[in-house]
Amino acid sequence: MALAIKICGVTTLEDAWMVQDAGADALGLVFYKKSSRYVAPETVAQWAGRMPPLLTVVGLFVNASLEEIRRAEFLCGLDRIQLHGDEAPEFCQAVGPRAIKAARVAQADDLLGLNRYPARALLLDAKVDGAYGGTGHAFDWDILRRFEPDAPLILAGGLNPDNVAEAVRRVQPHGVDVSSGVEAAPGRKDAEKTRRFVENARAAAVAGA
Ligand SMILES: O=C(O)c1ccccc1N[C@@H]1O[C@H](COP(=O)(O)O)[C@@H](O)[C@H]1O
Repeated sequence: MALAIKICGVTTLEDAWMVQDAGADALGLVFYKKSSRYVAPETVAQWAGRMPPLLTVVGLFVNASLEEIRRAEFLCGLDRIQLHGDEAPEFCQAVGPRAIKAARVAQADDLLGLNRYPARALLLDAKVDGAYGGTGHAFDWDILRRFEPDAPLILAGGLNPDNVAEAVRRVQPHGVDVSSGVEAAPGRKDAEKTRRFVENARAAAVAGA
């Protein structure tokens, strides 16, 4: 199966096109106001009709209300909803078939109960005290050895152009997701790092196929 690659934390239309040019499959828009990568739904709405046409657009939310999510979906035409907070399985169900549930993990116990989420995919990020995600920290991938997710697994947390190949080889995820590791500055993506990330991830996936 081909590897799906998501570049998260895009805040400009220019970076959205750069992500497509680099060969990624999806971009993430962070609708969490406390993030340095926050972009307002109203800003994205102004890009309407000028977005790369075939990229999957993922809206990232942290403990947002269903109303907030529906509003952003309406304004921005989101293809997926990434729930990156403390949302319950029932909330994931209410969001519907576009929901990706993100979980923060540090040890094997953090994986318990994740199969209760009726999610399109499970995204695993590193657990770091005081932050919901996007920290640039990786977790110990070995704790996934005995994990059998019911939904496709997307690996995230501290990935970058230099470690993504090893991550793909060891975890064999359905997809990978990166934010900090391909940034030039908070909220701005680096074209060269993004291109290398995609190239190295795809090469590892092809070699392991
Ligand atoms: O990117 C953010 O600012 C962010 C804020 C709150 C929750 C999640 C966030 N990003 C997601 O975090 C992971 C890992 O990011 P990184 O590569 O370690 O920086 C990724 O899934 C982003 O989608």
